[in-house]
Amino acid sequence: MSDDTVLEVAGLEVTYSTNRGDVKAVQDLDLSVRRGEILGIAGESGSGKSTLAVALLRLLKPPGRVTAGSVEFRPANRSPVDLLKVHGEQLRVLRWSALSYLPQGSMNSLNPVMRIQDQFRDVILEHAPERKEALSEMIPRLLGQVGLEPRVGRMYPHELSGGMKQRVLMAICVALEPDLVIADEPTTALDVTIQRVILQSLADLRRDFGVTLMVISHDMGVHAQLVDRVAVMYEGRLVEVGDVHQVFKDPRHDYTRQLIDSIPKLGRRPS
Ligand SMILES: Nc1ncnc2c1ncn2[C@@H]1O[C@H](COP(=O)(O)OP(=O)(O)OP(=O)(O)O)[C@@H](O)[C@H]1O
Repeated sequence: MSDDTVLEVAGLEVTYSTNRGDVKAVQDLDLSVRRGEILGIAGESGSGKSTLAVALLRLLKPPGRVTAGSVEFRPANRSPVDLLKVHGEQLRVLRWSALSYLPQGSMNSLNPVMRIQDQFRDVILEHAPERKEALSEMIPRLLGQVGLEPRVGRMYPHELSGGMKQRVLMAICVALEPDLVIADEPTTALDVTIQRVILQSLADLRRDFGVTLMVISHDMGVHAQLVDRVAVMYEGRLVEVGDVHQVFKDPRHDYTRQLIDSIPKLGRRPS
């Protein structure tokens, strides 16, 4: 695996055991994520995108389990690890500081009775206690990175719009400069104007800070506007991976073509 690969997934299979039998939500999946890129994961609802994300993050819950494969993770200043084999303290150390997650519907995951700055403080002190002295400089800077004013730090979640909450969470996700951020449907449930702001903030985070992002979305318009490469999932398998312009211009799989045809014309990326 080359140095500029941050994550290499090989032969991943995830199975849900149900009373109607086993469902393979992810099958035979190979994928690599390059350092500094924005990689999109596309596919309609039920194609296995969220299952892939939680399996990579080791947040898969029963009845789901990984039944085959390996996930080699190469953080910049640490030894490579197979994410499927790390446990306990080693996994805790990787969370946030090397690998962070913006879950689907994450706007509701802010603590309603805590000021925003205290939510930053909790994450930063838990994972990087040596940064305690730097907090008063870090929090306004992180808010600024996603286009929010310093005063947002003193506010409570109910004082913020959905889009602002999403930006706060993005800032918390990148606070400890992780090697990889996995964002699941970061714009779903936001109105179109706010969606554009969130996509721009994600693009800015990559441009200004070199964040590597894996962005899961059922919406091909999001991929068209944001990502460098797109991987298309269908019934648990990857059917196509490639440069986003190339995939939009000349999709190799009929399913990809259908996904592209389903987006409004305005959302398309000019070729
Ligand atoms: N807890 C579960 N028990 C059984 N089957 C599940 C469970 N969670 C997901 N699945 C199945 O796994 C498959 C993939 O689901 P998954 O949620 O990963 O897809 P998705 O592409 O992320 O869709 P969405 O965008 O709607 O979340 C589906 O067939 C789904 O029914």
